[in-house]
Amino acid sequence: MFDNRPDRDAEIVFVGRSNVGKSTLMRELTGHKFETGGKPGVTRKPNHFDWASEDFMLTDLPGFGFMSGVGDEHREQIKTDIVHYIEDNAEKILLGVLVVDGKSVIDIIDRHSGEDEIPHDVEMFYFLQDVGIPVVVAVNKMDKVDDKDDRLNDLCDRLGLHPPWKQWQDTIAPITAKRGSIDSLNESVKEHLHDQKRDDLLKFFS
Ligand SMILES: Nc1nc2c(ncn2[C@@H]2O[C@H](COP(=O)(O)OP(=O)(O)OP(=O)(O)O)[C@@H](O)[C@H]2O)c(=O)[nH]1
Ligand SMILES: [Mg+2]
Repeated sequence: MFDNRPDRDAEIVFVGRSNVGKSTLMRELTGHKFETGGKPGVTRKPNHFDWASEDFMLTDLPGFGFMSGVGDEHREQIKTDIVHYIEDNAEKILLGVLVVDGKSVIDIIDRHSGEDEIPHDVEMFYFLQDVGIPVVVAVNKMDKVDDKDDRLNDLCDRLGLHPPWKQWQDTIAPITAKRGSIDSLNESVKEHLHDQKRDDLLKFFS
């Protein structure tokens, strides 16, 4: 269980496979240095970045999927803990940011698509919406992607969103967190906060 959650009424969570750049993105958004790394499985407990006076926080959740040095059973447990965390706090979570690696996400989804298998990323995309949380997909590491439009159209297709991706700019936000190129994500987040009448929080995403 994750048991270090500060008691805040409004929250944005960052979820995604290990090593996609969630903690790097949190660093860019907050200016705070979270531990990041070359090996999957760096973050094992949620990192909460908290604005107590605003009753608001950002939460960087541990990654799911392959983690270096973590056995199957423990890996399943971490995913279960993530799902429970989201379910338990769904009322307070204004937005879920699903972070994916733009370079590898299509291959990984396709490799895990089968009759009785739903890829983690696709599952998480639907799960968040099922519990009433709007989702923005932050497609990270775009610095490594050459065929940007094709790649993003394919991703829309895999998520059940009709291409072209440009129709989905509130949902699909291509970024390069490592270089601080995150404007498209800031815009999508602000759009969602505005829709939820939380204009008081826009200032954190300029
Ligand atoms: N090329 C490139 N690399 C990136 C980018 N963002 C992050 N990385 C690198 O990806 C690796 C993983 O980044 P993290 O931020 O630790 O990833 P994470 O999703 O928090 O990983 P876990 O905590 O293991 O779940 C690091 O080596 C980062 O420097 C990016 O935009 N482009
Ligand atoms: Mg991390």
